[in-house]
Amino acid sequence: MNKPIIALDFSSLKESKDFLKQFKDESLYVKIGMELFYQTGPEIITWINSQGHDIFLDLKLHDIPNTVYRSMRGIARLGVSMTNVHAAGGLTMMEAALKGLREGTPVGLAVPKLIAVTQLTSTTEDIMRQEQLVEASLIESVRHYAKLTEKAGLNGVVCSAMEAATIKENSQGKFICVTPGIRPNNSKFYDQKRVVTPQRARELGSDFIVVGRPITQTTNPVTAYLTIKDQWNGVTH
Ligand SMILES: O=c1ccn([C@@H]2O[C@H](COP(=O)(O)O)[C@@H](O)[C@H]2O)c(=O)[nH]1
Repeated sequence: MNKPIIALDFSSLKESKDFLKQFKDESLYVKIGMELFYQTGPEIITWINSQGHDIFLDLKLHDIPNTVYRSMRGIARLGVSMTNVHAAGGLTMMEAALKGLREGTPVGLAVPKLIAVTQLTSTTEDIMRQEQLVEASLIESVRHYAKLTEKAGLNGVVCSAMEAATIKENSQGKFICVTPGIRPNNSKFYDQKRVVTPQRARELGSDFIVVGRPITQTTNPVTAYLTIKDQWNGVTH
């Protein structure tokens, strides 16, 4: 069964450990983002690796190519399965990120998957027009960033599942779509705008779904996780 990636949006090692303890022996795929990483540093990664879970390190690097290259050389040593940059950083920056990741990965370890954020799932076309002064439609922008990401040789993109089908149609080989903004029916959107249910994300061709608050902010996170996992895999009871 495919595992939803759980966004561990906590602010300490203790909170993360307490949360993960509830899952007992379940092998998980978790996402460590800025909130947690900036407060715990690499210690959180060492601990989660020791528990046997997969890690998506979601730091969304966006800087000049040399800085991103050197940062990725460091990230490569941490032992994560996937990490990312912003496609808006440009082709040269993405190529530099990939080079850093490849050069920094210790011999014997697999190079982590590298993906690029297209347009955040909290962004709408109105926001793009008014705040970024982007005249292209949202879908054109996402498709363009996906093409640029593919040209740079990365493994795929972060997008809404709404855009997964068109990205798949316009890319070659195994180009993956990692999709946050997942909301089961009747769950709160919070700040997300381009949301899709787990079932629909599967139908639209998403390769990985990322789910945070619909799991972490419920009274029974394990039940919420297992329900979303079933929905994502098309399992009906
Ligand atoms: O476009 C993006 C890129 C990253 N995220 C991250 O995914 C999770 C989603 O959490 P929810 O609580 O399910 O909304 C969060 O860590 C974001 O930083 C995203 O939402 N959209």
